[in-house]
Amino acid sequence: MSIRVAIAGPRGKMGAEAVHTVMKHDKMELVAVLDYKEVGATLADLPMFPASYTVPIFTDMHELVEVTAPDVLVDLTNPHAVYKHTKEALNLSVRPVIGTTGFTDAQLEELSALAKEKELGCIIAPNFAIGAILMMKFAKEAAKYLPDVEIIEMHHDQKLDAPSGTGVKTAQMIQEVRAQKAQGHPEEKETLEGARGADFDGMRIHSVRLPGLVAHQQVLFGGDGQLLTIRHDSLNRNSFMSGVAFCVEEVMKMDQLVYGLENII
Ligand SMILES: NC(=O)c1ccc[n+]([C@@H]2O[C@H](COP(=O)([O-])OP(=O)(O)OC[C@H]3O[C@@H](n4cnc5c(N)ncnc54)[C@H](O)[C@@H]3O)[C@@H](O)[C@H]2O)c1
Ligand SMILES: O=C(O)C1=N[C@H](C(=O)O)CCC1
Repeated sequence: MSIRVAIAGPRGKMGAEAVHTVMKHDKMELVAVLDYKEVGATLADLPMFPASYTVPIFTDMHELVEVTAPDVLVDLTNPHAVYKHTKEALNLSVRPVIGTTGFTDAQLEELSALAKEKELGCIIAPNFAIGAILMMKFAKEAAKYLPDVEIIEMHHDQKLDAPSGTGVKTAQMIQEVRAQKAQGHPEEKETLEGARGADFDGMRIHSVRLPGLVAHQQVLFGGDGQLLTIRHDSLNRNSFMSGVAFCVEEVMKMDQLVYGLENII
């Protein structure tokens, strides 16, 4: 039996890629997409998709679920819409697979409690690329031995949230193994605000935004007379798609929320 999938944000850079991924997948059926405005009756009405993509477009999640009964909602929208979508999906007994970044800690906690109460799988994945997951895992391991660390995340200039979800997740994973520590000189002063980047538990996260970039991150470790750099580059959005497909299959087997693919690979 196919997994019935709906995608929120189908006209976006990630959403459009995910539409093709699900349409091509032999164990999945794309039953609906969710947009925030009327853009056509089906994806076939949009010049960016082939005429064979007769997947209905909805602007209301309740109607989408009532008419098309998806098993899974993949959300690739923006930080303003994603929390509401995730909550609505869980309340309608649809399992969310969330690639959108920008959740607050309080939102993650609330959604985790809701998924538990509903006994529904929910995956919130700040990064779907296997290389990025490995970069985070390796960084966590390295931080046990080299606790002085700075994160430089680099993304395209259309990104809305900073720091990136991956940058924050990396810092959270390192925090699990590193004693709190303020880095740099105890008396250092910024003569230009922001020069030292964002402060996460004493670790600094620097966000670079440039046209031409896709999604890249370096985790830099410094020790006595030595430096270690762990770097990952996503060069296109196809790099995320095997992770999206993996999550759609995995979330069907789960009964709670998981934040980060490193917990299920
Ligand atoms: N987890 C990952 O591996 C990963 C990878 C890339 C991007 N992302 C994240 O995915 C999100 C989307 O990235 P993108 O580059 O595709 O952005 P994008 O701006 O290209 O696309 C976002 C799309 O969402 C749509 N949208 C906005 N509000 C909506 C709503 N209320 N309902 C339905 N659709 C709505 C917009 O119309 C747009 O088409 C971002 O949060 C980004 O950080 C995650
Ligand atoms: O393009 C984006 O936006 C990306 N966002 C994610 C993040 O915030 O970590 C993952 C990579 C791409």
